[in-house]
Amino acid sequence: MDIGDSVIDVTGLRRRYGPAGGKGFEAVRDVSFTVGRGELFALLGTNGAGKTSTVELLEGLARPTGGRVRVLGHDPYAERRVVRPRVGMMLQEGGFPSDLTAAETVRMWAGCTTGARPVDEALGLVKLAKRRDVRVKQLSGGERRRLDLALALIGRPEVLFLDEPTTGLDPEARHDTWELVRRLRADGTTVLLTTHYLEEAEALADRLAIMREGQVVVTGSPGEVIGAYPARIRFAMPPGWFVGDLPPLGELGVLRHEETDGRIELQTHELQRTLTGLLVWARDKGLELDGLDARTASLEEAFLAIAGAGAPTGASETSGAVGTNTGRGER
Ligand SMILES: Nc1ncnc2c1ncn2[C@@H]1O[C@H](COP(=O)(O)OP(=O)(O)OP(=O)(O)O)[C@@H](O)[C@H]1O
Repeated sequence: MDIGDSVIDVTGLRRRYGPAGGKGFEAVRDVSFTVGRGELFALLGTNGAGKTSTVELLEGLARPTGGRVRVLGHDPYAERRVVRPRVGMMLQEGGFPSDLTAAETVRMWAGCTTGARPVDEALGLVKLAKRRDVRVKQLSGGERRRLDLALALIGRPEVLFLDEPTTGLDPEARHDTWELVRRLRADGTTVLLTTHYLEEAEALADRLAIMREGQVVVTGSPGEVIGAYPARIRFAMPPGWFVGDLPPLGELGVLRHEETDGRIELQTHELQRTLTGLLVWARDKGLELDGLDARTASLEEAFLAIAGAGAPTGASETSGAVGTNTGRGER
């Protein structure tokens, strides 16, 4: 990506809570990344990793204690009046007046927004048209979340910040939200998403960053991040046969193997080669491999390993593209 195309550009970002002068708690520590125009970037991390603290700096809601943020080429805190009209925000907590109806809430918000969408269009986008005359306090938690999203979209933003947008949504509403986010992205909206749902990041994100203890520890596309972790093949060894009877595991591309109660797990970065070798061997011996299961690593496995411990050894060599704490050079 040409740096000139970046819509969000974060370099060496820091945020400290508490008293000035080095005391207090540093929640964001030297975070750097860029998000290109029309890209969907997901920020992942365990509770307290620093995602919201970072996103609030990008939204211009607080001033960084160090580093630099640019959104659409401007400082979102110092130049809030320039940036704010071009940005949509869905915060973790909406906080609407509870006695207004959904339509009144959107109308009130539209009144503060230049070039606002019509109220019914905004409600239709999030499938709340039929609930337009229901008071906020009578909406379900998931419906309130969708109302939040309608408000974030009211000004047709160029950049959309979504902080855990599908928390509390049922599976159907979650998939509707994914479709909406995909449509917005296809229309050129740049989206920065935080989520605890790893399948959401896997389904939507062009690139993602995983934060741990205030730092970005890995960035890359979902495929690149997952690709740094081995695929697994599991099966039951037929009675009377042993691991030593398999073809040499190194020749099959197996990195590691484990045996528990007769069940074998092979780990490999070359799933097709390993699986082919195994199946050809079984066919030649006339064996059936009970419970055969082969799968690539999931984002969840990668996340648990990274968020809990650290990036995989040699992650960047393995995929050639996963950056470990790479900062702005990652693309
Ligand atoms: N106003 C505050 N004052 C002091 N510490 C804070 C404040 N807000 C957040 N923190 C601390 O900063 C750290 C990062 O919090 P943050 O909310 O950014 O994490 P997060 O990754 O968004 O977590 P979650 O997934 O739970 O929303 C946490 O340790 C939190 O306790």
